[in-house]
Amino acid sequence: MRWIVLSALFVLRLAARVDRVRLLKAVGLMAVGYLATPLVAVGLREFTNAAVAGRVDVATAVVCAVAVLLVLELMLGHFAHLSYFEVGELAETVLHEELVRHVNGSPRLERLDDPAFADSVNLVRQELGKTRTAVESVLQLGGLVLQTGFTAVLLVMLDPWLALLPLAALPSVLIGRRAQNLLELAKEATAESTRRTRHLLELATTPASIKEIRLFHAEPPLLREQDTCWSKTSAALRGAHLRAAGLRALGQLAFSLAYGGAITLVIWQAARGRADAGDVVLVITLAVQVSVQVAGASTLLTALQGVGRTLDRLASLREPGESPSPVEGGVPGRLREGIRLEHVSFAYPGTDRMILRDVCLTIPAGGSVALVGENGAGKSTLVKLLCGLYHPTSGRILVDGIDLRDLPPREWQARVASLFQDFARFELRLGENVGVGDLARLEDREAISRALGLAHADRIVATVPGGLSGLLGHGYGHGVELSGGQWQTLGLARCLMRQEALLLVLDEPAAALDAAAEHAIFDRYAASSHEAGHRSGAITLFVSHRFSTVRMADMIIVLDGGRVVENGDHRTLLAGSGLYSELYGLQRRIYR
Ligand SMILES: Nc1ncnc2c1ncn2[C@@H]1O[C@H](COP(=O)(O)OP(=O)(O)OP(=O)(O)O)[C@@H](O)[C@H]1O
Repeated sequence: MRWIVLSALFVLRLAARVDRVRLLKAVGLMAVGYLATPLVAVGLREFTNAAVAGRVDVATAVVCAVAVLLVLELMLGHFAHLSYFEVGELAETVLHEELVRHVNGSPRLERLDDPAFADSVNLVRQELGKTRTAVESVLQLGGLVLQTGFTAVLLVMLDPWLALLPLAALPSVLIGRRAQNLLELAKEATAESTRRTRHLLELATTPASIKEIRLFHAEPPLLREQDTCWSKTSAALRGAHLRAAGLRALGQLAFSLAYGGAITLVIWQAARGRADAGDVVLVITLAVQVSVQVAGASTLLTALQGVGRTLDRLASLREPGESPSPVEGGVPGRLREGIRLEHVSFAYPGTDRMILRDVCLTIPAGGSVALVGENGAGKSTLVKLLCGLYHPTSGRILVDGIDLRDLPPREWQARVASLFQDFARFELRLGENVGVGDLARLEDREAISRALGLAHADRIVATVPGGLSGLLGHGYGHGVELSGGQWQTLGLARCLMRQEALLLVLDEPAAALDAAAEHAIFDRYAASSHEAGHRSGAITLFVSHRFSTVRMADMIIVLDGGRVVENGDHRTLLAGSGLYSELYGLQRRIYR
């Protein structure tokens, strides 16, 4: 119960924060509306007594008053709805923002690799929509408490024993909570298979995967797998729903017995002349109202319990907070020495397979470095470590002699310009798509055009109606869909927005481009990175499988099974008989 009260207080505080005036208006309207309901019962008692006594004028006046009360009850409810609905929408938006902040709370990616974290994010995403009605539930619950209190006073005035009637509702409320707990536990237990079911559904319905599914005729096995997953999930949920329904029926039975007892008591008193016909009508009406109030309260408490859990899960996603950086001055304005890796080994969180093993390297300031190696050698992983997205499992990465762990992570990442293989496709306006690379210049059309020029993306701008203001993507609206290579070129322009970067990372940025486009991009990129290298000692790091590109680097690092097996410039490595010259020879023969 404490939990529900805390959730209700949280929701009220949130609602007051987003729109205090609308909230107060809704509270006032609902309070008057809810008090009107027991007054209707009092009116019916007066009407019955007046009718029995043959006082038509009084009976008529009372009936009119009852009619006004009923209209008031309905109308005030509608007007209150207008106020709390909007407050609920605003509150939900705030919670969505909170979810986004929590998921992106850490500058690193460790938590995103944790399946329990992924399950919690999924459950919160699924349930957050229901918090929109949380404001309504809290206000209605408050109204019901007010109404039940007033009803109890009226019942006590008739017979103190009748005060027990609202109390008889408690078992059903408590049992209802237990039933809800059962359902929540079942949802948690099935979170993983629910996530898998959704993933399979997404695979079978999103354009990115649908082509392969059609061509491989993969629909039947996907459907079978989805069916198996869903059967498992729904069997567990169905069992929990059945048990919850049984418990709730027990609670309702307890209240029904008390209800029958109250009516019997007042009829018995009327038979002994201690109550009149109006009192019997009053109790029957109030008892019906109490039953409606209890059912309503139980539903609202159940809803609030669910909201409470979602809010709790949301709070659990909050990042515990970064420890303050002990290094004063933070990230250097320009690199003087460069980046050194000392015995760096790394395994992804939750796994014990070492992806990088005892990597020792020195990358001098102002240099360009290419990472080479077969698929799965650990190139992207090394890049992610250098970007500060993960910390090494053992060993150190030093930036001008300072351990990357000791640098403020967001400050370091603000000085990294990166384009990954799995680059983002922001379905925004073209200018925004590039501008997000440097948020301070999101609206700076001149800077955006310059970055687009450097990335050779002017032709893309010309094909999008509206140019920089044109909408991209088919996901929503009527944006222009781009080819894979065009999206990637925009990603490159986004990366080139960062002029103050100390580390420029291109992780196979040209995978979706043709060889000529790749060469042109690297030529331009090399020129701009040379300039950055002179200006700020920036290091350019790129991952590529194309040796025509790789050979342009000052230093080439060859990774094999997570270890650095060779390292030097193109000429030196080619002269040796190691993996580099072997791979280079292989590619030359293929392209000859
Ligand atoms: N988030 C992750 N969790 C666990 N293992 C991962 C994760 N990301 C990558 N790996 C594993 O790390 C290994 C190295 O992957 P990485 O992406 O670094 O290789 P790569 O050299 O860049 O390969 P490619 O040339 O194919 O891009 C792979 O075996 C992969 O399974």
